[in-house]
Amino acid sequence: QSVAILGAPFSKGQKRRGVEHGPKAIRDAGLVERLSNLDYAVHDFGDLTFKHLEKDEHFMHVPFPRTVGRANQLLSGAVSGAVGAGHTCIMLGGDHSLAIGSVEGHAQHCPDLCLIWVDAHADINTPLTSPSGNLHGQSVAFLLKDLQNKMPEVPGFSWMKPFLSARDLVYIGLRDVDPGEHIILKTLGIQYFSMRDIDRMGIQRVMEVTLDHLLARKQRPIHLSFDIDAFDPSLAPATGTPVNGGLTYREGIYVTEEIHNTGLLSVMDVVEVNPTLGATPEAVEATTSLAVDVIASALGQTREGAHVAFPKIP
Ligand SMILES: N[C@@H](CC/C=C/[B-](O)(O)O)C(=O)O
Ligand SMILES: [Mn+2]
Ligand SMILES: [Mn+2]
Ligand SMILES: [Mn+2]
Repeated sequence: QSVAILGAPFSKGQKRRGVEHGPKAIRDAGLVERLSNLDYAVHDFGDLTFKHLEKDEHFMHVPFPRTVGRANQLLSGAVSGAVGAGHTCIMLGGDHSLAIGSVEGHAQHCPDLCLIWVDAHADINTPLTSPSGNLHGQSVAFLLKDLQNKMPEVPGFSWMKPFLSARDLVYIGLRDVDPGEHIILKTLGIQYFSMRDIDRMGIQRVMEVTLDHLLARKQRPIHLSFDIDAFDPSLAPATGTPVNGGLTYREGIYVTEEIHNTGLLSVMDVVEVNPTLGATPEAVEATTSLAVDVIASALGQTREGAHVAFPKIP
């Protein structure tokens, strides 16, 4: 089993500086060693280099549309290459606008992929519904075929076209959804599990229903887009849009253990780690080591332990 690590030091999908330092911070928390210990052949492709386009005025109230679009076009090619080379791909953000390129690049090889979006936020605003204009809150709207009659032509995104069906997407962890997003979730009938649903059902049942919804008809590659702000801010404080009442450590790890156990994980994004937003070095370290933990868990690290098959107790 081989895993490719792709760093995407990018921040223009939102306004707070520092999230571009996420990839280095997650690496510094020991990602490569942890994955090597899981018997993966680790191919660290390093960090992509993103150009900041000089002339890039707003589209409506959306900042940096061309810069974000170009970054995602570059990322799409890199993810497509990694998946095409047979690697399981770990994309380190950077802000969540990067999921546009990551999922699009993945779909080039796996058009039947399904998407599990773990996040406090739905990231499904269109430019017309977005309260902030920030593209990290609009990523899913760029991916969905079902929303195309609601999406304007945003400069910088003419290289892609939407390919995902609403039924191939499940949200876990929602607790800060804008009115425009709520209309879209309900109108398209998107399957989501808010933090209230997790409180009611428990994370085991949420994962059972999620994986049944996505895989019962047929097994297919999973794209896991994990926003670190899905976790409670007490666990992941170094992030740009923290929201109280998030996933516990155990819930987040259970989510990734269950996804690993399908054997179908193909690409995982880990985004919105902003090492400049931790109040203390310990807060930053807690956030980055949590990111490493969920990646390791998604790739097979188990809480119960593991061993290679011995014929008998040594
Ligand atoms: N819904 C808000 C917040 C967006 C949050 C984006 B994040 O989930 O990628 O952190 C917006 O659209 O501005
Ligand atoms: Mn602005
Ligand atoms: Mn997000
Ligand atoms: Mn979020």
